[in-house]
Amino acid sequence: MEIAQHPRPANGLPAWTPEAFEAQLRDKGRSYHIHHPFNVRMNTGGCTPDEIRCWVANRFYYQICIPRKDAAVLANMPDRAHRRLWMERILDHDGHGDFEGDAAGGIEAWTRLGEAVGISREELWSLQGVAPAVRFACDAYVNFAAKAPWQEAVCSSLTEMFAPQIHKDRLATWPRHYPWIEANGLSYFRSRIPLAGRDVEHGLRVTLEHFTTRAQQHRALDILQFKLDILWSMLDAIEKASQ
Ligand SMILES: O=C(O)c1cc(C(=O)O)c2c(n1)C(=O)C(=O)c1cc(C(=O)O)[nH]c1-2
Repeated sequence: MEIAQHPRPANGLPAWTPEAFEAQLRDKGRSYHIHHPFNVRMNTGGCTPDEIRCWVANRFYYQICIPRKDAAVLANMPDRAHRRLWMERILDHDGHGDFEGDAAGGIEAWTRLGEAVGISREELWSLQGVAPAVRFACDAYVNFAAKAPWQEAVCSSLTEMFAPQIHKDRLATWPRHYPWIEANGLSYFRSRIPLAGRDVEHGLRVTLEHFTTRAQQHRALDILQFKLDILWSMLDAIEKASQ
C-alpha cells in the first residue's frame, strides 16, 4: 500500500527527540474525525434516530475489521513479548469469556449498542446497512496492516491517542441528547477508555523506537495521516448514506 508522502521541508535535518516526535504525532489530532461535521452534529444532538442507526450499523464494520487487522499485525510480529501485548487487542474485541459482561468483548458490546438504538443482532451482523465506501476504507486498513512492516502497522493504530476523548464526549452528551437510547448500550464507549490508554502506551513505545531518523519520523506522520483519512472517509460516507 502506497502512503501519500507530504512535502518534507525538514529533509536532511537531525531527527526530532522522542519528545518532539511524540508532540508531532499528537499534533495530528487536529485532523481526527472528532472534528468531522457529522461527529460534531452527532455529539451536539443534531442526529435523527435513523442517522444514529446508520452510524452504528456502518461503524460495526470497523469493529469487526479491528481484530482481523490485529491478527494480521500479530502474524508479522517476530517478537514474543510484543505478540503477548498485541494478542490482548484481539481478545478485547472478540472476547475471551462467556458472552456476558466485559469479557464478552467489544464486538458483543457493539451489538448491544445496536440493540439499544433499535438494530437487531441479525440486521447488524448481516452488514446490509454498510456503505461501500465504509467497506473500502476499513478494508484498506486491514490490507495495510497485513502488508506493511509490523512497526508501521503499529504506528497506524495511534489514532487511538485521540479516541478516549471521543468516547468521553459520547458518554457525556448522548444521554442528554438521545434519551431514547438505553444507557446500558453505551458501555462499549466506557470500556474503551482504559484499553485505548494501554494500547497507546505500547504503540507509542514501538513507534518512538522504530522511526529514528527525521525521514522515518515523517514517514510515521504520513502513516498516521493515512489512518486519520480512513476514519474521516468513513464519516464522509456515513454522512452521505444517512441522507
Ligand atoms: O469510536 C471511535 O471514534 C474510535 C476510533 C478508533 C481509532 O481512532 O482508530 C478506534 C476506536 N474507536 C475503537 O473503539 C477501537 O477499539 C480502536 C482500535 C483501533 C486501532 O486502530 O487498532 N482504533 C480504534
